Amino acid sequence: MRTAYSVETVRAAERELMERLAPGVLMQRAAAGLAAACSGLLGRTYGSRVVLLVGSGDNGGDALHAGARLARRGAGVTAVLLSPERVHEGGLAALRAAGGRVQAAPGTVVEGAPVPVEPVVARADLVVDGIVGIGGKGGLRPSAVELAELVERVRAPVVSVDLPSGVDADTGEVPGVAVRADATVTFGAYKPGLLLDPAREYAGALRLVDIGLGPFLGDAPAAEALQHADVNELLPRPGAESDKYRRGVVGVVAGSARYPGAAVLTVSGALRGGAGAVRYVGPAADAVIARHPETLVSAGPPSKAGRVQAWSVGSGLGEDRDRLEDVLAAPVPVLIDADGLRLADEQALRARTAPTVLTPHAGEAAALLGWERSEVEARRLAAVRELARRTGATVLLKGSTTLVAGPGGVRVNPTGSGWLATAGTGDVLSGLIGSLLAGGLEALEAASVGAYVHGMAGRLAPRPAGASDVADALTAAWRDLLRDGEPAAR
Ligand SMILES: NC(=O)C1=CN([C@@H]2O[C@H](COP(=O)(O)OP(=O)(O)OC[C@H]3O[C@@H](n4cnc5c(N)ncnc54)[C@H](O)[C@@H]3O)[C@@H](O)[C@H]2O)[C@@H](O)CC1
Ligand SMILES: [K+]
Repeated sequence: MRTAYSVETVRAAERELMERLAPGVLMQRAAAGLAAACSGLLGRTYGSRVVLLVGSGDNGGDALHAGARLARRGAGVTAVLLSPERVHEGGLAALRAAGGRVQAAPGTVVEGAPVPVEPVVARADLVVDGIVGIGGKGGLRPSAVELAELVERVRAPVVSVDLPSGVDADTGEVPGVAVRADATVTFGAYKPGLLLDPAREYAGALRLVDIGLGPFLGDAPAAEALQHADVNELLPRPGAESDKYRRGVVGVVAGSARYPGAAVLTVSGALRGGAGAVRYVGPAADAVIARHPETLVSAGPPSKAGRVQAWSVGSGLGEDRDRLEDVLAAPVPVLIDADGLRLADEQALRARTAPTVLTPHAGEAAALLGWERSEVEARRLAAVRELARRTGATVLLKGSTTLVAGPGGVRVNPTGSGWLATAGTGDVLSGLIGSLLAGGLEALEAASVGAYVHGMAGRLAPRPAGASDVADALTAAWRDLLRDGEPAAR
């Protein structure tokens, strides 16, 4: 699990830890990890040219101390200071003592005549972005923007210190110009912005340096991203005593005379979610049976359809409010997607006692919240949290980085793929998550495991993929995920 903590939590943990350490130790730990990562990217440190972009706070201090370490190993290190009158003194002294050069950012003078910075940056083998870290507020200031823009033109790899300068550490919002890094070396804990769009794209490959904060971070992470091993552990595995009811029966209420395909796709996702049986209730039974003969089908109200341990309702439902309301009255977990999100009323959602999962895309979330769609897209974390708060449900907000928020926390899905942005893949996802709910996973786990497996299927499906290909590729995704954890065949 990649676990991200808010700036406030990280700051508090740093204070606690610093009280127990000699002065400067924490920054040295950070700088050592940063220097090691830089050496790794350079391949050969001796004789390489490293440029440090140094802001006025401790983020710049990290860069200077790491630069001093690289200079001692034979790198030619130049620090470009954003504001020479405000710079981390200890870091600057360390760099000078190690033989590093110091230069001023455009428009300022450090010592002697001003030297143009651009050619120095252009010749670098590695650029280290220490302009601003978790102390950054709002978009970069104009002088910092100028420095960040220099980075846009360099061909050398760029390493951001703690965070790409210009992104919001807590929300992942990018209010203006920000540094686009090839790698980000972050200290103590991931920050939510490193996992969230749009900032995630600026961060490149992530590396976490342990500086000893762990014991002081508490147990309230701001966001978590599942990794392969977590999903492997959570996926249901039938045991020797399993029967279809123990594995779970998932009910699907989806599709209509107009959209029979939505029923087929939702069922195809549900069949690949590990449940013991899929029960379809609605007007597209013939289409469903033609494609998936193993489905149990019935007409009439869902509440009369026989045993169901979780429902997936809404994809292609049209205006069938009666079936939706019947499902919402059931005392079992319910996933609501697409038309179901449009038809469900907030009162009915809040009245539910069993878990509810909502799976809107940005447009549907905007309609539910009464926000502009563009606002949801720019503030995805705020949007998903607010919707979860208002509805009391677990909310999965679809996107290139799908987010899940609910009473159990916030999850960020790391397996997203642009190939999933095609008609019908949401139907597959709604069936898949319904199936995981029927199998007994809690709402947050079912939604985030579903998003993870679905994302993997999007990557494994033949390209360009249609939703049916993605549904088919779910099998391969499961195989990859279970490989390490399946007991050996006897
Ligand atoms: N506090 C600690 O114990 C540790 C901190 N570390 C580093 O310290 C960083 C935090 O240091 P600081 O609190 O000094 O904060 P930063 O260095 O992140 O930023 C603060 C500085 O940036 C300026 N600034 C703020 N907003 C700006 C903007 N929008 N545009 C341009 N400049 C802006 C401020 O005037 C201030 O001088 C972390 O990100 C990390 O890199 C690490 O050394 C690990 C230990
Ligand atoms: K930075």
